[in-house]
Amino acid sequence: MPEPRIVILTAPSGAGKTTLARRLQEALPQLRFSVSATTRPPRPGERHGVDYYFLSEDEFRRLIEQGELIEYEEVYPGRFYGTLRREIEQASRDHPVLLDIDVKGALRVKELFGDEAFAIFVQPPSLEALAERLRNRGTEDDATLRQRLERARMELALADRFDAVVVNDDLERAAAETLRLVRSFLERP
Ligand SMILES: Nc1ncnc2c1ncn2[C@@H]1O[C@H](COP(=O)(O)OP(=O)(O)OP(=O)(O)O)[C@@H](O)[C@H]1O
Ligand SMILES: Nc1nc2c(ncn2[C@@H]2O[C@H](COP(=O)(O)O)[C@@H](O)[C@H]2O)c(=O)[nH]1
Repeated sequence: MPEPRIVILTAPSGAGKTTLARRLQEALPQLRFSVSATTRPPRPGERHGVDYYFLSEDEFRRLIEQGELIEYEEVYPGRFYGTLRREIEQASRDHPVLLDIDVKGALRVKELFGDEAFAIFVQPPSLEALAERLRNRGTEDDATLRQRLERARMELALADRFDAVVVNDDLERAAAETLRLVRSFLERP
């Protein structure tokens, strides 16, 4: 694979990865978003092949068996998410790839790619703010909201394992800091 460049945004659910990923893609159109596979059902407006590849559990397990996923996690009970090998194979100096994945997946990609990957942990201002953002987003029922907040405690404890931490309090400030970090990674020789 020719000199891959991989940018990873990782965080607990609701911290603002997707929001910051969109800002990054607007500012750096050469970044290609890596579309993950998942067994969770699509939310209103989400499109197969754009937001995720929405698969049955059997289809997902087949990808695992065929070695098509470079990492995968059962992020929530019965909800699998994984990074497709073919999405990463597009990564090069000219077309870096952007991943929006959970903390365990991000640690695995760092293990695999070392300094060719740059992982930013997006930190919410507090657990309370995280809960409020998830509630306001309106995508979770009470049970999945609880699961996401429970997992967030474990995820927040891993923040210092990543290359950089961006606190997503004020969105404009956080977006500018993320862009500065990513530009400087992409400019490295
Ligand atoms: N700085 C911010 N201040 C207030 N609200 C924000 C901020 N950043 C993002 N949000 C809002 O918080 C919600 C969660 O953001 P987003 O969907 O980007 O999080 P995420 O980390 O991608 O979550 P998931 O992992 O579940 O996909 C969204 O409704 C978004 O508009
Ligand atoms: N390990 C992986 N985690 C992934 C991947 N794609 C997304 N995710 C993470 O899952 C949670 C929940 O996402 P949601 O869309 O259901 O809110 C979030 O932290 C995502 O970043 C992946 O390929 N591998």
